[in-house]
Amino acid sequence: MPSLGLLSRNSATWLGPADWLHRRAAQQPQWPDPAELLAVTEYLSELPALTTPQEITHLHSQLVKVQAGEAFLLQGGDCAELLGTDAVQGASGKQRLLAEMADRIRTGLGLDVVTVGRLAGQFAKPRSEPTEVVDGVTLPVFRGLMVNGPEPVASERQPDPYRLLSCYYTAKHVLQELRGRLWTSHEALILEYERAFRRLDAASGEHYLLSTHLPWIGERTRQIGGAHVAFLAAVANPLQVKVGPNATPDDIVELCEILDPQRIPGRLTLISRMGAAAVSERLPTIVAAIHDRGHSVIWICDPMHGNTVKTANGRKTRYLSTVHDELAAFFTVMATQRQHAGGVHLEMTCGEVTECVGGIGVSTEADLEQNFESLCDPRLNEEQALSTADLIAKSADRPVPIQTRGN
Ligand SMILES: O=C[C@H](O)[C@H](O)COP(=O)(O)O
Ligand SMILES: C=C(OP(=O)(O)O)C(=O)O
Ligand SMILES: [Mn+2]
Repeated sequence: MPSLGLLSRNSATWLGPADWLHRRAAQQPQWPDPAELLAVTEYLSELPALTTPQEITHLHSQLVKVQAGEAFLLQGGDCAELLGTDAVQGASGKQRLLAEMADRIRTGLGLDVVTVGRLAGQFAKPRSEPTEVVDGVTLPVFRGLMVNGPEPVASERQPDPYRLLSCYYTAKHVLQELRGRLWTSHEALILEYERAFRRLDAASGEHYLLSTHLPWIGERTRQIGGAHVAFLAAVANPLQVKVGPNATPDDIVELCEILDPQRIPGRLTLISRMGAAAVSERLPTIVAAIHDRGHSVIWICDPMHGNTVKTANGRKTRYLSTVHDELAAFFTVMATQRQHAGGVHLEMTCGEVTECVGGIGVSTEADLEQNFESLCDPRLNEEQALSTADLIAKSADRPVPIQTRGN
């Protein structure tokens, strides 16, 4: 494993801290009053950060082990987090469930497990459409509690910058509630929030994003010339990018070159979220192209976002069997490409929600009506999440010889 000294980026990135300001940022809310937004973000930028460069460097060292095939990354939590006491009280249950899953995976694979929550910041949602029609009225869509409210009423759907403060205080309390060290991650979507937590670390001379440990760029915001890519290229945190079925090998190679020009071990995780039907066809050429261009990344699988379907009632759901099919196909692709299947990224929660079909008590779409609580996408419940951990424990690869350039 390289020493931590080798992880320094020496600020030699292609993109500087201000470059993102000149680029188009997809999926941003139409804030009604720019002066109000500025007042809130200036206030946030004076508040204590949520994570530290030391913690982030420690996580980075764990991700180096994942990339080397010595560990497995387990990442999971809500699609869209709640605010206030609901979020704080729910956090330890999710931590307990992730720990139980990690135990099963560790035992099954004989590998260390690095556990990361979608927690303490997963408050904003990119959406497929900007508006929706409810009872004949066209409304802005719900974009997560960082932006607006889920109730289908015009006043609730108006973006409100004061929500950024509620998110910060919720994240702070969630972090206090979590016992042990559970790393945090979220989609770095709302750039006005994130910029308030991009702080210069005097010790290293690097900028870190201190709203989380492990930020990711979503499928809808990974445009090569876009603001999200430029913003994250200029921070020293390890980064993740979602890779959907329409991504081309050239797109993803270019993203690797922008986000990890120095090819730093552990810096970049690519999250394949192709869908069970597409993964075997679409993923191999991307994996091969990245390898051929001399990039080495962590590959993990999000078997949720490519497998969302709508029920006759208009609910979004996912079938556990399809989720498991995508995972199995991902492991096969990785083995065929002689790459480490580095981890999974799941939408899940503890308790008895009925949001995905499959397993005990949710055998049909009609069963979804019993306890569908998600603010956005359907999550695995506790039993479904544990059965997914069992599948991983049985069917992911044992450490394979990692293909290095020139093999
Ligand atoms: O969580 C992911 C996205 O925000 C979500 O899947 C988008 O859902 P939509 O297609 O209903 O907008
Ligand atoms: C928005 C998400 O995913 P994707 O960007 O892959 O659609 C998500 O993880 O909630
Ligand atoms: Mn989601």
